[in-house]
Amino acid sequence: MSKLLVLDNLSKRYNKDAMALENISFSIKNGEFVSIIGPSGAGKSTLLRCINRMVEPSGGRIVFDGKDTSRLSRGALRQFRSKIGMIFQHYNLVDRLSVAENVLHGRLGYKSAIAGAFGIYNEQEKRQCQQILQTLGLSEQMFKRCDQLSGGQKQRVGIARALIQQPRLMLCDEPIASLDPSSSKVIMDHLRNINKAMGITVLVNLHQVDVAIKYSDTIIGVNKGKIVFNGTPEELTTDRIHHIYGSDKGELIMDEAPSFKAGGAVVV
Ligand SMILES: Nc1ncnc2c1ncn2[C@@H]1O[C@H](COP(=O)(O)OP(=O)(O)OP(=O)(O)O)[C@@H](O)[C@H]1O
Repeated sequence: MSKLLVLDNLSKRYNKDAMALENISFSIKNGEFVSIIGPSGAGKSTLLRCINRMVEPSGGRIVFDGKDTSRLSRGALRQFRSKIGMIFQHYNLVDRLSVAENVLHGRLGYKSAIAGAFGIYNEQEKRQCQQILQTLGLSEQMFKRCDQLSGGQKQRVGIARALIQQPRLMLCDEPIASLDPSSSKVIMDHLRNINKAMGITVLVNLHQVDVAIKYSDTIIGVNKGKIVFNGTPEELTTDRIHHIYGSDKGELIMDEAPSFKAGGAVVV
């Protein structure tokens, strides 16, 4: 499999504080499902946000689909961003707008400022919106305002908005941290389907080790801004989990429903 994303010695320092990320290097293959785990403040969100340049890295290189993203012109940067969908813990939807309007916002990266400002979408985009909402089980909610939806439904709208971009890569920043176990499973199953059936590469930040074990091809462990593990779920032994989370075993709270438990998952 070819590499979709390569991070080479990536670093990030906010202000004069300690390094949020230090010499991060790894690569992700096309079609891979990768989870990033680590304690609170380890740098997981910063890492994800550096990849699409929502946060500007302080050093190192990010190569996406063979192109060094630090060298992109403004136009090329916009095109690059449109190929990366992102979903967030708190969904980042416009609550007073309808589900369909929120989903269509995912097309803004492909539009002129004027077409975007007037909300002008073509028939193909509207059909696509309908199809994606159907795939995510949201057809009936299409014209509802987003503030009338449950958390799980809101996250599915977030996924739909990312999918309509026709992304190569989905970045998911704690997508299930605000959801109950059954909604969390629905979201993770959709992400798996997006990965396996649609072939979209998925990179997800997770707090739940057992969820990472169940869904990922590869798991990356981060502690204090550094990579301390990069391997398969099978290679993630109890000792290695403790190494990722440091001595603070209180971080290892596994509070998912039994349906999430993978065979042999470690519960501390
Ligand atoms: N905008 C910012 N300005 C200054 N420091 C920041 C900013 N964002 C994050 N940090 C710091 O960078 C470090 C990494 O934070 P980050 O949010 O990336 O960690 P995280 O692993 O995602 O944590 P959590 O799991 O709690 O969300 C922390 O020390 C944090 O305080």
